[in-house]
Amino acid sequence: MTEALSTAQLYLDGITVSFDGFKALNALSLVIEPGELRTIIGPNGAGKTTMMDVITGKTRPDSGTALFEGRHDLTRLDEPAIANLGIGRKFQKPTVFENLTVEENLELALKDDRRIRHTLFRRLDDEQAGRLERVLGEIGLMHRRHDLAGLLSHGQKQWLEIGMLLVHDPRLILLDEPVAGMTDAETAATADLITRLAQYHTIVVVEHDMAFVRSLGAKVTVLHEGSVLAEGSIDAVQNHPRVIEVYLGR
Ligand SMILES: Nc1ncnc2c1ncn2[C@@H]1O[C@H](COP(=O)(O)OP(=O)(O)OP(=O)(O)O)[C@@H](O)[C@H]1O
Repeated sequence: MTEALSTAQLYLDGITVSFDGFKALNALSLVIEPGELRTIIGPNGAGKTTMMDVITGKTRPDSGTALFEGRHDLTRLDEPAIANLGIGRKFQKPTVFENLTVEENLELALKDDRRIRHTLFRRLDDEQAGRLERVLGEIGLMHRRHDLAGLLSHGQKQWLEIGMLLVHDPRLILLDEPVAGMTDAETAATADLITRLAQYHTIVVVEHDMAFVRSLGAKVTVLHEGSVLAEGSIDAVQNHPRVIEVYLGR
């Protein structure tokens, strides 16, 4: 445990969160290694969102350890401080600015303050401009850069939102149900995108879509009643008797 504590990208141990006595997380322990792609599954109410909330500082645990890169105690930092460490989270619903172009959305994200429109007119420096170009290519929206975000398909809006995280060069990316509401083609393209990003990012994906989880080919953690029920390959967890009982067999 001690070595994992110091080398892990993310180290959660014994995390408990109670809401009026109900334990949304119950002694949750999870270790994400640097460069790892991990998928988290679990039935409704298993604690997936609460876990993301603890990692990003939105919810403070009652007890437990949450360390980022072995030295940042996430239980003592607020949301902006945690975002500044390089932990980026994408929520389920896209929140892009529909009346701005794809490129302008990325620019605003780069300039950090999405509330102030006039920041749009401040020029990006060369390094930022290069990063914006690279991200446009990564998310497959180079050809849509001058189009209003409101004209994008649902899947493209999700990719743009992932791009708005990528411009910050995050050290840990949290994706909450990235393919919810997508067409099959968009889901396949998203699996490709995440697999490519995983070559040089640490990524945690929460998802219900099992075919998509399988296509990512990553280690799977199954949450149930606020703690880890099983962990391993998709085949291993799908064949796990307790998982079949509480989740997949329902
Ligand atoms: N602010 C809150 N107050 C009271 N109970 C809460 C609160 N937030 C979450 N819960 C409860 O904690 C449990 C875990 O919720 P959570 O949203 O983390 O689960 P989840 O795995 O993300 O579920 P889903 O797959 O439906 O998104 C649920 O029973 C939920 O009702």
